[in-house]
Amino acid sequence: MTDLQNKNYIIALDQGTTSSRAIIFDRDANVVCTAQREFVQHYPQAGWVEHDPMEIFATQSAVMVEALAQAGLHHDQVAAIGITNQRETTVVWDKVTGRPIYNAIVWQCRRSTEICQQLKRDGHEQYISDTTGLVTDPYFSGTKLKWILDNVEGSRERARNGELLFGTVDSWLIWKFTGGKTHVTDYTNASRTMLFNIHTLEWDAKMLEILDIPREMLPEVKSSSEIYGRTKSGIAIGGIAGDQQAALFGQMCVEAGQAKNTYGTGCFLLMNTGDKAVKSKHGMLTTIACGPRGEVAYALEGAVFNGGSTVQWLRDELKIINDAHDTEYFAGKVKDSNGVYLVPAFTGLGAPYWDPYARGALFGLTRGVRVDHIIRAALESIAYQTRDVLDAMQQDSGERLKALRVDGGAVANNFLMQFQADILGTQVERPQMRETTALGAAYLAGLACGFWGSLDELRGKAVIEREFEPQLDEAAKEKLYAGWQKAVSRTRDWEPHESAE
Ligand SMILES: Nc1ncnc2c1ncn2[C@@H]1O[C@H](COP(=O)(O)OP(=O)(O)O)[C@@H](O)[C@H]1O
Ligand SMILES: O=P(O)(O)OC[C@H](O)CO
Repeated sequence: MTDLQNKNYIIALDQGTTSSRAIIFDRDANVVCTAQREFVQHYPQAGWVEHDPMEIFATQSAVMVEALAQAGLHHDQVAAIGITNQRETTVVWDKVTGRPIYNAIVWQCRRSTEICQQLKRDGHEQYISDTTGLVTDPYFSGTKLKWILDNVEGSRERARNGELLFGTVDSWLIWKFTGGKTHVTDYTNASRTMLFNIHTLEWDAKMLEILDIPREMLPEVKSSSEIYGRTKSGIAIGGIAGDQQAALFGQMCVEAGQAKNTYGTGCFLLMNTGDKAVKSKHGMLTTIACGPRGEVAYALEGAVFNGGSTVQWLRDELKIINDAHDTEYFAGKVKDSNGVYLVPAFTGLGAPYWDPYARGALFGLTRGVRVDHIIRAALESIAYQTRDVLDAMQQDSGERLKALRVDGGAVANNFLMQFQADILGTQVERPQMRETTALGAAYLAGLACGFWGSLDELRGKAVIEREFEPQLDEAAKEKLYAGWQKAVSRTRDWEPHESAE
């Protein structure tokens, strides 16, 4: 512990879908400094999404150096690093050269849809659900990894010979930061691979056999809060969690029944279910979360694939806004969406529909529709999708949430938050501390090295900045939502495919 005397900071590395961030926290869990870099999204075919793993690492190391420099700190003053990451995204690299053998296949990518259909035709759906807690959807790492091994010549053989390693982004970063010494992941990330038995907490031999994945290439699975290794500059790496589980922890939803929704690239609603792995009857996933000291707990999760990414699409592809923040202004210029619904099923639909064949659409276009209405419909779509998920989650848990705790980049948007409260008919609570994902990773790392003794020390930090009260009357709310459901039903099953039935 004496080693900690002059170490008054924790760095959280938040490797998200659109950017890499480094956030430095002090002993009171206040943000001292933040650095962030966006990186390139690759869309090589319709429905495919890739990242360059070297760019992920380069941006992540650059922001760490940048944040330390901005804060005027030396790495000796850092007690530990906590890593949190976009989940499911799959990297395979050469153990000797340290070079990836293929781009990272991103969680949103649909290229392994046919592999999933085959899994269903072969009757594995129930086993996958019982063992891994997941639905048979291309979202998860297992079928992405199979795709790489099937399509990069000689790779399966090389993996069998121990020449290649697989990892989600946490594993890749830790392997790089430790100079190739440490090949690990944590339970939360492992639970998103479709290769991990969430009950026995081991890689599942039958899933590895079904997907023909050599065990030799898999990382060792560890708890979310312990010292895994050190960076080349000597900083201890002490926390790992998938970003949604980190946000749940950062919001201190560590007891059964506590829930949060994160609005980033996608939207992810997680409810802690304590030591019970609850099986959903309404399209939720069963996944591993972090208990009060980072130990294994379970959660129900509703994953929406396109949330903030819908706003990015307005900015980068349609080019009708310059900045995500502008959407609040444009949406507020009109009194409603003029009957327009945008269903952003760009990469199929996640929870509760799980339809990889759905594709995006705009409905209700008339001559009076202007860009402002479309921008408003884009924001509304984020709130409608959250309602889809919250309704399903409440049916599973049998409980109605008194208030929804939110976080993530898009919660800065007051229009979105108010519309969310309106369409749910539930209060929305926005915390003062928006960096809850990074905070969760920092807590995990701080607990591992004794920087913080327990979460109790930090509970007082969770301050609500603003509450959004529902203002829409019941009939208006349900009329709007019925329009959304009709729009969604028309995007379903759009891409042609062979039925798995
Ligand atoms: N003011 C805003 N209004 C709506 N969306 C926003 C706003 N600010 C950011 N976003 C969206 O939020 C996302 C970024 O949030 P973040 O939590 O950093 O995501 P990620 O971790 O997935 O990279 C982007 O998709 C962006 O379009
Ligand atoms: O990068 P985010 O915040 O959109 O999160 C991505 C999720 O982890 C995907 O499951």
